[in-house]
Amino acid sequence: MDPTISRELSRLDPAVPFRATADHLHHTWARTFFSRPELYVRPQSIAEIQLLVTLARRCRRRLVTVGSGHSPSDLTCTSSWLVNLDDFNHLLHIDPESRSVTVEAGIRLSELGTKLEEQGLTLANLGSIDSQSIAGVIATGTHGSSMRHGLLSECIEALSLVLANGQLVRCSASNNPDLFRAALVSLGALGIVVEVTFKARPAFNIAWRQERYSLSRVLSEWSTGLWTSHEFVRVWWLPYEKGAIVWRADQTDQPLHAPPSNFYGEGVGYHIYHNLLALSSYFPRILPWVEWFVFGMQYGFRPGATVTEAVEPSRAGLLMNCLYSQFVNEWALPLNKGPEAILRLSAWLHGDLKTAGIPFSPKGLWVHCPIEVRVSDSSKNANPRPFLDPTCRDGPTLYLNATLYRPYLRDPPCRQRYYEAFEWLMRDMGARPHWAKNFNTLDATELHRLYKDDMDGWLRVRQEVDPEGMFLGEWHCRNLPLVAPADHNDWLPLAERESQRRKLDISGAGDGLEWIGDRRWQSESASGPFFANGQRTSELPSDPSAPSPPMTATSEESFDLLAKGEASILLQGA
Ligand SMILES: Cc1cc2nc3c(=O)[nH]c(=O)nc-3n(C[C@H](O)[C@H](O)[C@H](O)COP(=O)(O)OP(=O)(O)OC[C@H]3O[C@@H](n4cnc5c(N)ncnc54)[C@H](O)[C@@H]3O)c2cc1C
Ligand SMILES: O=C1O[C@H](CO)C(O)=C1O
Repeated sequence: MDPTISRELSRLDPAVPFRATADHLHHTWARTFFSRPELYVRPQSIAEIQLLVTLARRCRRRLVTVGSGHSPSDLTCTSSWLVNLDDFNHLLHIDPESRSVTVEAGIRLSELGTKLEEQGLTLANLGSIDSQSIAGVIATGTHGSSMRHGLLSECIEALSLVLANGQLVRCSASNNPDLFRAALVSLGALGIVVEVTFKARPAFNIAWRQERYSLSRVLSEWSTGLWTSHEFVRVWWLPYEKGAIVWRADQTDQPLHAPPSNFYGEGVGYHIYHNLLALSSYFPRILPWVEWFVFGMQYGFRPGATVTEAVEPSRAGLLMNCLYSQFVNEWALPLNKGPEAILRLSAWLHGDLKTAGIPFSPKGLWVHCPIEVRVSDSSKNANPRPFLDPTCRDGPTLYLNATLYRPYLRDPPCRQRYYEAFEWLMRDMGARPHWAKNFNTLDATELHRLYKDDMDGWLRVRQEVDPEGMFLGEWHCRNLPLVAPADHNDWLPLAERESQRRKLDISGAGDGLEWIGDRRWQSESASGPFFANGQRTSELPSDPSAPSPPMTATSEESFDLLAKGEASILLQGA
């Protein structure tokens, strides 16, 4: 146990618990990345979160907040302190008239759904799953598929954050609007979001219908009702079959009825597809046949042959089974460019380089199915847009998501070349990547070019609220143009850089990588006092508005647990 932590904690309020464990192994849902934080902290109150931030600042540690870890990139990896708000997840207030709801930010969408349902309310829109935390969904610009909705965060009315100086701030369209726009897609880089206020919708059921289309029908109806005939529409493109599964849903008053049970799809089909995907890692050329067989068995072998329908509560019916571990590479582009994007990618996958216009060879490359095709439209939303909203400002947005499964957690052989070509096409079409996903070929300069003034606006707010980079890591340094201001010679002293990434040799890790940070505080503490911007930390002007917990002594006993590296909860003074 680093004595600095014991010392600094002993100066903070012993009545406020610091719930930290020392041997947590973090991994993303897809087990694409693992990391071993020095401390894993699960606060239960705002006072605990403020104490944690103050302690981290004094100990010169980076803080990463993780929700449910569903972002598949290294965004949530750290060797420093990982904060999780799963125990800070209560519903705080509902105004029945305005349907304005305030929750603690760690609540998962599934728990929130249950609690809202008891009050006759629900979320207006959902993505494919509801396992994420509400703060995580907001932070990366999570979306569903509907022309009548934008990002899931468009229902957000206000957010409260604990900033790097320990201060609790609230922001909304009218109060601190720039902070609000920055916090709506924060990438975890502004502070810890602690409370979320949003507008709920009266609970509703949806009647959904799913059927197989030919790709040519999808494209011919693209601008004549494919996306507008129903409130919710999503398309799974089967690239080798030149077909698609079209799923559409509308609010309904019809009585509930479950989808027909499907022995193949719910049980057997799941395992068959998994094993065929695993086999395809050795024999990739079977993938067109796998697509034909698996999707034929599930959705019928011919367009229109099988139609599946159901009526379900929206909070269940909008979700889908995402199957297995996966890489996801999703980009947002103007909806009217969709047919061109799909035809070019389709041509490339079928070896027609002239039509594709993509300067990479698809020879010997076979990919997984489906490619998700979804939409959103933020252009009519009255709320301020997040600075880092990837959707189109002036019209509807198409999302194309190139999913690659990782059967039994093993990386598929085609990933690098497929994603290189896919990302090249997306960039050629002026698309912007979904922040949470596995994009790889863009750098900070290009992302800046894609966001221009909005990126500058976000960077300015970020720099104001976290000048030392307490909430920044390698992912941010790689993807955001975090340029040191001219008057700073030692900028971002707390930002954590990656020092190594390596294969993890433990069972259950598959091809997942262990991400290791620079642990720069070790060399800093070894060499004595901490420096930031050329000043001793102890000489830094303290923030007068920060409600620093009072300095008091604490029980040294608690630290012994950490020193031994035990997975114990520290209840300081509790
Ligand atoms: C199976 C699956 C299905 C998915 N479906 C969709 C979909 O349909 N549509 C879509 O757009 N995306 C989808 N995603 C992506 C997912 O919605 C995002 O990755 C989302 O950010 C995950 O939320 P989380 O709670 O797991 O956050 P994490 O992945 O844990 O964190 C994401 C970001 O949020 C930050 N963060 C989390 N909590 C806080 C907080 N309290 N304060 C400040 N920052 C915080 C983290 O620091 C990090 O930067 C899917 C992902 C998976 C794995
Ligand atoms: O990231 C995502 O994963 C699923 C696809 O399996 C989905 O819809 C995302 O978005």
